[in-house]
Amino acid sequence: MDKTAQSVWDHCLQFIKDNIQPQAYKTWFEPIRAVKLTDNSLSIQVPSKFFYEWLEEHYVKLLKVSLTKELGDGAKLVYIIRMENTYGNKKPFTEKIPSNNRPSVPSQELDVPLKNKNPELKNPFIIPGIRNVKIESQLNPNYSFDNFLEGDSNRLARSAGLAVASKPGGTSFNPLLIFGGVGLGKTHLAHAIGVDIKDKYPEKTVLYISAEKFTQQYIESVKKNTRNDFIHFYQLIDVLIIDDVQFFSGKSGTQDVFFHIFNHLHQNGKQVILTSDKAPVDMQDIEQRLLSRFKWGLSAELQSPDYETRISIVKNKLYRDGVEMPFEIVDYIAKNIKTNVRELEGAIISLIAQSSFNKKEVTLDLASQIVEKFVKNTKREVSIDYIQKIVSDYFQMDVSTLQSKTRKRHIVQARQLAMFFAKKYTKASLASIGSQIGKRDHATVLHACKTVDNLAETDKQFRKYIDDISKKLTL
Ligand SMILES: Nc1ncnc2c1ncn2[C@@H]1O[C@H](COP(=O)(O)OP(=O)(O)OP(=O)(O)O)[C@@H](O)[C@H]1O
Repeated sequence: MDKTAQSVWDHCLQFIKDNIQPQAYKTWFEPIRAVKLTDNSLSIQVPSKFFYEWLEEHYVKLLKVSLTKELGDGAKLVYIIRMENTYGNKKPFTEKIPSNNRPSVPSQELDVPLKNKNPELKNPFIIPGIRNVKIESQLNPNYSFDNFLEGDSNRLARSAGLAVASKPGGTSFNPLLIFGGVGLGKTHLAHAIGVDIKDKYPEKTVLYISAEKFTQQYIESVKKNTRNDFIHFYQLIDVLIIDDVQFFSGKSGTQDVFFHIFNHLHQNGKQVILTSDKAPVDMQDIEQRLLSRFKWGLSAELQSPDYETRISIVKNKLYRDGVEMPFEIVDYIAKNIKTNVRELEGAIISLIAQSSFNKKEVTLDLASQIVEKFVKNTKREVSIDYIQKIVSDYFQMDVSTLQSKTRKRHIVQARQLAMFFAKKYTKASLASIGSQIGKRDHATVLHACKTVDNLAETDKQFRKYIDDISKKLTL
């Protein structure tokens, strides 16, 4: 049989799959499409420039070996990159780059000392009446890379952060969007990048600001008629870090002003770092043009740390506080507090405080009393698998039926309910919910949630399904 691009790529994938971690395979290889095969050259389409850079950096050898196996010694790989969200270009277009031959991107340093051009420029951080042109970075030096412990849950975000810190504005991770659930280290990592940049490039102007404060400053500037000064001030920054951008949701004026600032910084090779408690696809009431810019660079997720990372975090905290604790206690805490690093640290602090103030010995019993307080106060995490099981049991069907492609009404409804509850009770993104419930896309999940909301209001029987299942899930 003649070889096709697809058949060659399928063979390569089989080989690659056997040689890397399943998660890495899913992330970096599943989204690739084989496009063309001419002689010994295979063209593959990758979703972004960042994707191409990552493959070249981490998997070029593996790709080479697998392709040589299929096409012989002279095998060549050509990347076709889908370029989306480019200024003035609504339709995605593609760019071809041969493997191992990255074009050098000339650095775009544009230093416009606006300060000198416009001596009247207002600094929104200045308390009225006090003149001060120095821009304080607002960085917390206690948040560094050294004390941000690495694990599978944060490796991508941490590595991207380090890359950005070594070359602010000079990588394709611009903007770098760090997202994840509560207390997983978004703020810590964002500060760490800023602190590292300040160490390496003291001349660069770095500014950390929460989206909330940015919004307040903006509102203030509108009141005082200094909107242009506000914009100019932010356009002076070399590295702008905005924490919790989901706060911009529904605030169209702030979104508009940020859009202009963002474009200016990005076009001038300045670095933008954003954090959010949601993935861009899950952000609501944020304008499309801004969302597409958020997705432009790299969106890196911080997930809940695995057991080993939790152990390292606890040990590190104890070490920094100069406290020793038997391993069985460390182990107990790490096994029982799983989804939030802030709570993990809180449990340790409570334990140390209880034992030193009340002169109690640190025992497993004391640890379990403290952990119970933390775990009880935390809403129990319900997994998507568990939700699918409960919903299928309720409608007396198998999970595989619920996930199947059938359009039978009662099965579709069960599937939509599972998606609705997954959105309600887990922190998973729409895309991740869709892929776990019958390999659907995020739009299907969004549609399911809306349908369930509508039916809940109009259909009594359906409302009862929701109430019954909710009770079972929160029992
Ligand atoms: N990988 C890690 N190593 C060490 N400490 C960590 C790590 N991740 C988080 N922490 C610590 O956990 C605490 C919470 O982190 P942080 O405030 O950055 O979370 P967040 O994701 O911004 O939370 P929120 O969603 O509430 O804003 C901080 O004290 C931080 O130092």
